[in-house]
Amino acid sequence: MARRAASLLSHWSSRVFSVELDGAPTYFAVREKRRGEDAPRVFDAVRRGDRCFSVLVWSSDRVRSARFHAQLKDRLLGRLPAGCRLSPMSSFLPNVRDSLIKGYFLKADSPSSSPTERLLRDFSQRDPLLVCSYLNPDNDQVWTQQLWPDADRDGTPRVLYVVPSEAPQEHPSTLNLINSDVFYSFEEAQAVLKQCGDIIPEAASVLELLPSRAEARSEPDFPVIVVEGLDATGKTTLTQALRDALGAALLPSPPRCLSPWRARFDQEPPLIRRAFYALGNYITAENMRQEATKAPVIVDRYWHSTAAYAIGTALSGPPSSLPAEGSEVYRWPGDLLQPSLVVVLTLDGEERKRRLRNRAQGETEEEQQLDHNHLFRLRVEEAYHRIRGPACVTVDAGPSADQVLQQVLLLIRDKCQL
Ligand SMILES: Nc1ncnc2c1ncn2[C@@H]1O[C@H](COP(=O)(O)OP(=O)(O)OP(=O)(O)O)[C@@H](O)[C@H]1O
Ligand SMILES: Nc1ccn([C@H]2C[C@H](O)[C@@H](COP(=O)(O)O)O2)c(=O)n1
Repeated sequence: MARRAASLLSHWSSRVFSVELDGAPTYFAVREKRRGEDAPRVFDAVRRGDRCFSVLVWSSDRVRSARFHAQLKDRLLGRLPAGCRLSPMSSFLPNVRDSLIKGYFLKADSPSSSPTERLLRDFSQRDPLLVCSYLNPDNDQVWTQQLWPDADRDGTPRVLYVVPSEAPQEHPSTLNLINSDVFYSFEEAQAVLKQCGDIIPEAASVLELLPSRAEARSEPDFPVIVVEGLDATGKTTLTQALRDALGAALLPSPPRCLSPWRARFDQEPPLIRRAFYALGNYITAENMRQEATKAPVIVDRYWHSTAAYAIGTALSGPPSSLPAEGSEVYRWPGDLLQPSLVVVLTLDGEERKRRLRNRAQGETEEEQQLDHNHLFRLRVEEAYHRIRGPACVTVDAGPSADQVLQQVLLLIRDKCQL
């Protein structure tokens, strides 16, 4: 832990910081002030006289970091004085994988900054947090950053100038996607659940259900067809109709054996929740293999869902903020059975909402987010289309249920010779 902290601090002035002030990211870096130089203005959205702080979560224990970050906002809001405003913040080394650390930027009105400072000093001594204070000593929007309790050898606090930085080409969260949000092997996902064992007792029950190891192995005897799409696009309707039309086996995903634990893992931060869903796919793969010895297999969601929802949630902004097409983020895990065909149902947003209203079932938190956050829906859909190995075939789910079924049956006959 001490070694990682030292390396974090030694690269401090190579880091870029991002703060979402008034909904838009402001990027800045820190460095020594050069003689005679006028430092530029950085935080236009911060009022004169505001005192600011940043709290960034860091720990060499990634499960602890993830859980602590998930609780941090409520912990801060519960104890900070009224009038203190919180904005999401992160810091990263450009182009360095796994270098992203996350936290919050706090604006405190000057008169109330002392209680905030006391509280943050207390937090920084007990918790895995790096706290910085920001001052505009000349009161002209020229900002300095002081990292607590970082100081020179003689004990003088190290004060750095805050300078604007260019926006990175890819969303900074992309740096930490691999094996934190999206898992590309059974071992990587399993390792997260093993690490959770002492804090989430249910993890042991999930680990017991897993196959002893995973490998993609040979093609199944009968075709395996996966149906994907956002909620209410008609997956359940289509998969049931395909089962009846083809005399196929129908597998849900995550698999039924994980149902008792799903709600528990849905409460966890992305690292743990996504590892749970990734492992579900390996159980589904075993079930596919067994069923496909007897008949065709239809699967309601699989790897495309796991990866696309994870990517769409981890990033923000329009689909253009996603990693570029062809990025390694969209690759298929080498040890996961590939289906013969993946169909993605797409539906006009208004029609999807109408179907959701008609169905009027309880929505999961992620489904509510899809409804309220148009950009999130676009990111998930775009990620579906970028995933490779097998790529998905898009089918318009707008026509009647029977027309959609007929179209997919044609596809299956064409691609799977069934
Ligand atoms: N082609 C269609 N035309 C009109 N309505 C449809 C069509 N397909 C499904 N529906 C209706 O839309 C609603 C959502 O369909 P369904 O439950 O099959 O979607 P889903 O993708 O499985 O949703 P979820 O992922 O949330 O479980 C249901 O009320 C269903 O009867
Ligand atoms: N193989 C799977 C199946 C589901 N998920 C996740 C993605 C969404 O968060 C949610 C949608 O499931 P539904 O509401 O349709 O049951 O489950 C996944 O990651 N991987």
